Amino acid sequence: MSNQNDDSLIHSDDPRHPANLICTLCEQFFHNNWCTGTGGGISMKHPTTNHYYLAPSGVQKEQMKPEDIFVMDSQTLEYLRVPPKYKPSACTPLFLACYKKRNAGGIIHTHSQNADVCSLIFKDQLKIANIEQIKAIPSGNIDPTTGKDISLSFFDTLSIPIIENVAHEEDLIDSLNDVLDKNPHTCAVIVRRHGIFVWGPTIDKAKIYNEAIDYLMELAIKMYQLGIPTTCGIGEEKNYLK
Ligand SMILES: CSC[C@@H](O)[C@@H](O)C(=O)COP(=O)(O)O
Ligand SMILES: [Zn+2]
Repeated sequence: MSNQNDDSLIHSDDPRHPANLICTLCEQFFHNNWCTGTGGGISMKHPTTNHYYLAPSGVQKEQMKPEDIFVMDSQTLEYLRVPPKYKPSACTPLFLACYKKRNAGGIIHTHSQNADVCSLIFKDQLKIANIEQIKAIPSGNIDPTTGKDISLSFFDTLSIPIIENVAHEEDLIDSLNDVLDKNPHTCAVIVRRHGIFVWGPTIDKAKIYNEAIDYLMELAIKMYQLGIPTTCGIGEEKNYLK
Protein backbone atom coordinates (compact mmCIF):
# COMPACT_ATOMS: atom_id res chain seq x y z
CA MET A 1 0.00 0.00 0.00
CA SER A 2 1.43 3.39 -0.98
CA ASN A 3 1.48 6.47 1.23
CA GLN A 4 -2.09 7.69 0.75
CA ASN A 5 -1.28 11.21 1.96
CA ASP A 6 1.38 11.91 -0.64
CA ASP A 7 0.75 15.63 -1.13
CA SER A 8 3.39 15.89 -3.85
CA LEU A 9 0.69 14.41 -6.11
CA ILE A 10 -1.57 17.44 -5.64
CA HIS A 11 0.75 20.40 -4.99
CA SER A 12 1.80 22.36 -8.05
CA ASP A 13 2.14 26.01 -9.08
CA ASP A 14 0.87 25.08 -12.52
CA PRO A 15 -2.78 26.13 -12.89
CA ARG A 16 -3.22 23.31 -15.41
CA HIS A 17 -2.10 20.63 -12.95
CA PRO A 18 -5.16 18.33 -12.51
CA ALA A 19 -5.52 19.09 -8.78
CA ASN A 20 -5.70 22.83 -9.56
CA LEU A 21 -7.67 22.57 -12.79
CA ILE A 22 -10.41 20.40 -11.27
CA CYS A 23 -10.99 23.06 -8.59
CA THR A 24 -11.02 25.90 -11.14
CA LEU A 25 -13.46 24.10 -13.45
CA CYS A 26 -15.79 23.11 -10.60
CA GLU A 27 -16.00 26.74 -9.56
CA GLN A 28 -16.80 27.78 -13.14
CA PHE A 29 -19.43 25.06 -13.41
CA PHE A 30 -21.00 26.16 -10.12
CA HIS A 31 -21.55 29.61 -11.65
CA ASN A 32 -23.21 27.97 -14.68
CA ASN A 33 -25.65 26.27 -12.29
CA TRP A 34 -24.18 22.90 -13.34
CA CYS A 35 -22.62 21.85 -10.00
CA THR A 36 -24.63 23.48 -7.21
CA GLY A 37 -25.73 21.93 -3.91
CA THR A 38 -22.81 19.42 -4.07
CA GLY A 39 -24.16 17.88 -7.31
CA GLY A 40 -22.00 16.98 -10.30
CA GLY A 41 -18.27 16.30 -10.46
CA ILE A 42 -15.13 16.05 -12.55
CA SER A 43 -12.28 13.65 -13.08
CA MET A 44 -9.23 14.00 -15.29
CA LYS A 45 -6.18 11.97 -16.19
CA HIS A 46 -2.77 13.50 -15.47
CA PRO A 47 -1.26 14.07 -18.94
CA THR A 48 2.15 12.61 -18.04
CA THR A 49 1.68 10.20 -15.10
CA ASN A 50 -1.76 9.04 -16.35
CA HIS A 51 -3.01 9.03 -12.73
CA TYR A 52 -6.73 9.66 -12.33
CA TYR A 53 -7.65 12.76 -10.30
CA LEU A 54 -11.11 12.67 -8.74
CA ALA A 55 -13.20 15.17 -6.78
CA PRO A 56 -14.45 13.97 -3.36
CA SER A 57 -18.05 13.16 -2.45
CA GLY A 58 -20.64 15.43 -0.92
CA VAL A 59 -18.64 18.64 -0.89
CA GLN A 60 -19.54 22.06 -2.21
CA LYS A 61 -17.74 21.55 -5.49
CA GLU A 62 -16.94 25.24 -5.96
CA GLN A 63 -15.10 25.39 -2.60
CA MET A 64 -12.84 22.40 -3.24
CA LYS A 65 -9.09 22.73 -2.67
CA PRO A 66 -6.32 20.63 -4.28
CA GLU A 67 -5.83 18.91 -0.88
CA ASP A 68 -9.39 17.51 -1.20
CA ILE A 69 -8.61 15.56 -4.39
CA PHE A 70 -8.29 11.77 -4.65
CA VAL A 71 -5.54 10.33 -6.88
CA MET A 72 -5.74 6.82 -8.33
CA ASP A 73 -3.23 4.68 -10.21
CA SER A 74 -4.76 4.13 -13.66
CA GLN A 75 -3.27 0.61 -14.00
CA THR A 76 -3.95 -0.93 -10.58
CA LEU A 77 -6.92 1.32 -9.68
CA GLU A 78 -5.33 1.64 -6.25
CA TYR A 79 -5.75 4.98 -4.50
CA LEU A 80 -2.41 6.79 -4.36
CA ARG A 81 -3.86 9.62 -2.34
CA VAL A 82 -6.92 9.69 -0.09
CA PRO A 83 -7.76 13.03 1.54
CA PRO A 84 -8.24 12.29 5.26
CA LYS A 85 -11.78 13.51 5.82
CA TYR A 86 -13.50 12.55 2.56
CA LYS A 87 -14.97 9.58 0.78
CA PRO A 88 -14.69 9.01 -2.96
CA SER A 89 -17.31 10.51 -5.25
CA ALA A 90 -20.35 8.39 -6.07
CA CYS A 91 -19.39 9.13 -9.69
CA THR A 92 -16.10 7.18 -9.37
CA PRO A 93 -17.23 3.87 -10.98
CA LEU A 94 -18.92 5.84 -13.78
CA PHE A 95 -15.81 7.89 -14.45
CA LEU A 96 -13.75 4.67 -14.47
CA ALA A 97 -16.12 3.18 -17.05
CA CYS A 98 -15.54 6.23 -19.32
CA TYR A 99 -11.75 5.90 -18.88
CA LYS A 100 -11.87 2.20 -19.69
CA LYS A 101 -14.41 2.06 -22.51
CA ARG A 102 -13.66 5.43 -24.13
CA ASN A 103 -10.01 6.03 -23.25
CA ALA A 104 -11.19 9.39 -21.87
CA GLY A 105 -8.74 12.02 -20.66
CA GLY A 106 -11.39 13.91 -18.73
CA ILE A 107 -15.01 13.45 -17.69
CA ILE A 108 -17.54 16.05 -16.58
CA HIS A 109 -20.78 15.28 -14.75
CA THR A 110 -23.25 18.15 -14.37
CA HIS A 111 -26.72 18.52 -12.95
CA SER A 112 -27.62 20.87 -15.80
CA GLN A 113 -31.31 21.77 -15.80
CA ASN A 114 -31.15 21.71 -19.61
CA ALA A 115 -30.24 18.01 -19.42
CA ASP A 116 -33.06 17.38 -16.96
CA VAL A 117 -35.69 19.11 -19.12
CA CYS A 118 -34.44 17.39 -22.30
CA SER A 119 -34.76 14.06 -20.51
CA LEU A 120 -38.44 14.86 -19.92
CA ILE A 121 -39.05 15.86 -23.55
CA PHE A 122 -37.13 13.09 -25.34
CA LYS A 123 -37.56 9.34 -24.85
CA ASP A 124 -34.38 7.34 -25.61
CA GLN A 125 -32.25 9.88 -27.44
CA LEU A 126 -31.94 13.65 -27.64
CA LYS A 127 -31.71 14.51 -31.33
CA ILE A 128 -30.99 17.91 -32.85
CA ALA A 129 -29.94 18.72 -36.41
CA ASN A 130 -28.70 21.50 -38.67
CA ILE A 131 -27.38 23.86 -36.00
CA GLU A 132 -23.91 25.45 -36.31
CA GLN A 133 -22.90 24.54 -32.72
CA ILE A 134 -23.16 20.81 -33.62
CA LYS A 135 -19.79 21.25 -35.34
CA ALA A 136 -18.11 21.41 -31.89
CA ILE A 137 -19.09 17.76 -31.24
CA PRO A 138 -17.01 14.78 -32.47
CA SER A 139 -18.70 12.34 -34.85
CA GLY A 140 -16.86 9.42 -33.26
CA ASN A 141 -15.05 8.75 -36.54
CA ILE A 142 -11.31 9.22 -36.99
CA ASP A 143 -9.71 10.80 -40.06
CA PRO A 144 -7.46 8.00 -41.43
CA THR A 145 -4.80 10.44 -42.68
CA THR A 146 -4.52 12.80 -39.69
CA GLY A 147 -5.63 10.34 -37.00
CA LYS A 148 -7.77 13.14 -35.54
CA ASP A 149 -11.45 13.11 -34.57
CA ILE A 150 -13.83 14.17 -37.31
CA SER A 151 -16.43 16.65 -36.03
CA LEU A 152 -20.11 16.51 -36.87
CA SER A 153 -21.08 18.81 -39.73
CA PHE A 154 -23.81 21.47 -39.83
CA PHE A 155 -25.95 19.01 -41.84
CA ASP A 156 -25.60 16.16 -39.31
CA THR A 157 -27.89 15.10 -36.48
CA LEU A 158 -26.49 14.98 -32.97
CA SER A 159 -27.91 12.04 -30.95
CA ILE A 160 -27.29 11.67 -27.23
CA PRO A 161 -28.65 8.56 -25.49
CA ILE A 162 -30.77 8.87 -22.34
CA ILE A 163 -30.68 6.34 -19.50
CA GLU A 164 -32.97 6.09 -16.48
CA ASN A 165 -31.89 7.42 -13.10
CA VAL A 166 -31.55 5.18 -10.03
CA ALA A 167 -31.56 5.89 -6.30
CA HIS A 168 -27.77 5.87 -5.91
CA GLU A 169 -25.53 7.31 -8.59
CA GLU A 170 -22.94 4.51 -8.43
CA ASP A 171 -25.71 2.03 -9.35
CA LEU A 172 -25.95 3.64 -12.80
CA ILE A 173 -22.89 1.58 -13.73
CA ASP A 174 -24.69 -1.31 -15.50
CA SER A 175 -26.87 0.93 -17.64
CA LEU A 176 -23.91 3.24 -18.36
CA ASN A 177 -21.77 0.30 -19.51
CA ASP A 178 -24.66 -0.94 -21.64
CA VAL A 179 -25.32 2.43 -23.29
CA LEU A 180 -21.60 2.94 -23.97
CA ASP A 181 -21.48 -0.43 -25.73
CA LYS A 182 -24.60 0.27 -27.77
CA ASN A 183 -23.60 3.84 -28.73
CA PRO A 184 -19.90 3.61 -29.62
CA HIS A 185 -19.82 7.12 -31.15
CA THR A 186 -21.38 9.12 -28.35
CA CYS A 187 -19.31 11.47 -26.15
CA ALA A 188 -22.16 12.03 -23.70
CA VAL A 189 -25.00 10.28 -21.88
CA ILE A 190 -28.00 12.03 -20.34
CA VAL A 191 -29.39 10.56 -17.11
CA ARG A 192 -33.13 11.23 -16.89
CA ARG A 193 -34.16 13.70 -14.18
CA HIS A 194 -30.51 13.78 -13.03
CA GLY A 195 -27.99 15.37 -15.41
CA ILE A 196 -25.37 14.48 -17.99
CA PHE A 197 -21.94 12.82 -18.31
CA VAL A 198 -19.63 14.19 -21.03
CA TRP A 199 -16.09 13.01 -21.78
CA GLY A 200 -13.28 13.69 -24.22
CA PRO A 201 -9.71 12.67 -25.02
CA THR A 202 -8.58 15.61 -22.82
CA ILE A 203 -10.33 17.63 -20.13
CA ASP A 204 -10.22 20.64 -22.49
CA LYS A 205 -12.13 18.70 -25.15
CA ALA A 206 -14.60 17.41 -22.55
CA LYS A 207 -15.22 21.03 -21.48
CA ILE A 208 -15.82 22.15 -25.07
CA TYR A 209 -18.20 19.24 -25.72
CA ASN A 210 -20.06 19.88 -22.47
CA GLU A 211 -20.52 23.57 -23.25
CA ALA A 212 -21.65 22.88 -26.83
CA ILE A 213 -24.05 20.15 -25.73
CA ASP A 214 -25.54 22.35 -23.02
CA TYR A 215 -26.10 25.10 -25.60
CA LEU A 216 -27.80 22.56 -27.89
CA MET A 217 -29.93 21.15 -25.05
CA GLU A 218 -31.11 24.67 -24.19
CA LEU A 219 -31.88 25.29 -27.85
CA ALA A 220 -33.74 21.96 -28.14
CA ILE A 221 -35.98 23.01 -25.24
CA LYS A 222 -36.73 26.37 -26.91
CA MET A 223 -37.49 24.69 -30.26
CA TYR A 224 -39.80 22.24 -28.47
CA GLN A 225 -41.59 25.13 -26.77
CA LEU A 226 -42.05 26.81 -30.18
CA GLY A 227 -43.40 23.58 -31.68
CA ILE A 228 -40.43 23.22 -34.06
CA PRO A 229 -39.09 19.63 -34.25
CA THR A 230 -35.44 19.64 -33.24
CA THR A 231 -34.57 17.57 -36.33
CA CYS A 232 -36.58 19.64 -38.78
CA GLY A 233 -34.87 20.25 -42.11
CA ILE A 234 -33.42 23.59 -43.12
CA GLY A 235 -36.31 25.84 -44.23
CA GLU A 236 -38.96 23.47 -42.86
CA GLU A 237 -39.30 25.53 -39.67
CA LYS A 238 -41.71 27.85 -41.50
CA ASN A 239 -44.24 25.00 -41.49
CA TYR A 240 -44.32 25.02 -37.71
CA LEU A 241 -44.15 28.70 -36.81
CA LYS A 242 -47.51 30.24 -35.95
C1 LIG B 1 -27.11 16.51 -4.72
S1 LIG B 1 -26.48 14.94 -4.34
C2 LIG B 1 -25.82 14.41 -5.87
C3 LIG B 1 -25.13 13.07 -5.86
O1 LIG B 1 -26.00 12.07 -5.44
C4 LIG B 1 -24.60 12.74 -7.22
O2 LIG B 1 -25.63 12.70 -8.17
C5 LIG B 1 -23.54 13.67 -7.69
O3 LIG B 1 -23.59 14.18 -8.79
C6 LIG B 1 -22.37 13.99 -6.86
O4 LIG B 1 -21.95 12.88 -6.11
P1 LIG B 1 -20.69 13.03 -5.17
O5 LIG B 1 -20.60 11.72 -4.44
O6 LIG B 1 -20.95 14.21 -4.25
O7 LIG B 1 -19.51 13.32 -6.06
ZN1 LIG C 1 -25.08 13.42 -10.15
